[in-house]
Amino acid sequence: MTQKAAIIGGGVIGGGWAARFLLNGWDVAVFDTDPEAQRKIGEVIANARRSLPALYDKALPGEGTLSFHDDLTSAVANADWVQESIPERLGLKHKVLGGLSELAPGKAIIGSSTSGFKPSELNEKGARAIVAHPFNPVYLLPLVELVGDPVATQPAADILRDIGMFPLVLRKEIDAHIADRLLEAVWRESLWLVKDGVATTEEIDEAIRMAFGIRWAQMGLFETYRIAGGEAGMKHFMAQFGPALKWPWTKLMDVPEFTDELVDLIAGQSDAQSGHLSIRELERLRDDNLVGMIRALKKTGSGAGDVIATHEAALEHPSAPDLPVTAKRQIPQSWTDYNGHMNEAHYLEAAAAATDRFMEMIGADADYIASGKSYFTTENHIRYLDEMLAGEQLTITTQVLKGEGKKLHLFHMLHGDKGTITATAETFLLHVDLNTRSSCMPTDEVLEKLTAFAEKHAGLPMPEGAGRYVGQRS
Ligand SMILES: NC(=O)C1=CN([C@@H]2O[C@H](COP(=O)(O)OP(=O)(O)OC[C@H]3O[C@@H](n4cnc5c(N)ncnc54)[C@H](O)[C@@H]3O)[C@@H](O)[C@H]2O)C=CC1
Ligand SMILES: C[N+](C)(C)CC(=O)CC(=O)[O-]
Repeated sequence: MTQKAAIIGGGVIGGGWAARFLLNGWDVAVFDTDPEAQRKIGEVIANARRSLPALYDKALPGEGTLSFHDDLTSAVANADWVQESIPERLGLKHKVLGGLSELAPGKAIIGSSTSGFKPSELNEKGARAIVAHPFNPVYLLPLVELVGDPVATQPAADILRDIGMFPLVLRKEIDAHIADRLLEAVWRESLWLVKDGVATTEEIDEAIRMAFGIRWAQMGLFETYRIAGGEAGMKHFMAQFGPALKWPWTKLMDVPEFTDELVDLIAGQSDAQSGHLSIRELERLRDDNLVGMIRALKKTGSGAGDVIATHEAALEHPSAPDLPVTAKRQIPQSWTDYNGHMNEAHYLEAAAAATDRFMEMIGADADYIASGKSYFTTENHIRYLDEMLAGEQLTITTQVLKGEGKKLHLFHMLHGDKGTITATAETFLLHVDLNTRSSCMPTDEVLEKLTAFAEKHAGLPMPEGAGRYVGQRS
């Protein structure tokens, strides 16, 4: 049965949560006091649709249903997860979380997006909430800090993994949890640097994005500093840089007062730096960059990329009656080119992924490859029959034209949203021994599965376009 999330407060963070649940197949009910909430959430979801599926090489579950409600009661009815994302004011959180604790079904997790309040503070008027602190954009970044009663945080962690997130359950409650303590330190120090005229907002951003910002995404702080200690590792690093902690390298104990002058200085510099782009344009730029970085991390199984790889492995592969479905995914924005449609190179990328999937289906999977055997492609022929656009669903079915001994001859058919064939990719592969790098017979198990496909497909008509060569007259 479809699960339901109730989103209470649909601003920057609530909108992100709504998109995260919705695009993972959950029904989402929103309650927000702002009459503009529906429009704002619609825009956040539109950004999520063009970026989240681009992290995956498989289709996410079909989208759930989005509804908007005028009262809390109908919003939380039958909910499995209720997420509060209203402004960071303790009195308001008490009022709303108290109401939610009375109205929500007993089975529902009640999470608060609070950036800094502890569960003991949130619940001091009788609510039963846990902290489920996400990061912006919630639909792309996996981390959620979970704080509170383990009876609720453990099942919450399982649900978050199911929607592709990374729950970090805190050992103990503390103001601002873990990540915001770190972020606040950098934020406070940066405010001083601007106030003291040492740097502009742009120079501080350059200092972050040209160096340690990229480093942190893949190895965090401690692993990075371990390497910085050279062969002697962390101990040498601490010996070398430990004394600097006592030098005046930080002004962290002190916060600059937010005078009008300081606010105008920072806001003015920020406008000069980025005011030529709207917030939605900046969000799309940020999302495209995050997708590229997370996809790169996925290749090496690092950080957030590993979370996506694990989630993707658990997503179901669809099936079709006659031919195996070897790929089903959404066309990401990053696959389109200056002509406004999917670029030719990505047809081969999609077909190559379909070949990989077919290899898995006959048992030539990661373990098989690790044992020293695989297939090498020796020839490809792609026909581009129709345009494919960003956001369209791409489904690939694969027919075995020959599966005999060392030879594997596949015909991939790429289908678009309309169900028609938008491209075909004919590919020929040879089975190889990865140690000798020369062709060899597959194992009996692989051969048996391949033969079963080949015999079944032998009864099908030859697909239109099979065996064509470049320049051939139709
Ligand atoms: N903006 C950020 O970067 C992050 C914020 N958070 C936390 O998420 C929570 C929400 O923050 P934002 O989304 O940034 O704020 P926001 O101001 O963008 O959104 C708050 C939303 O709550 C609605 N609202 C206000 N009172 C309400 C009520 N009584 N019932 C229902 N809706 C109500 C507002 O209309 C608004 O749409 C805060 O606790 C914040 O600390 C957590 C992670 C990051
Ligand atoms: C600024 N902030 C404290 C609201 C930030 C967060 O809570 C997390 C984030 O997304 O940076």
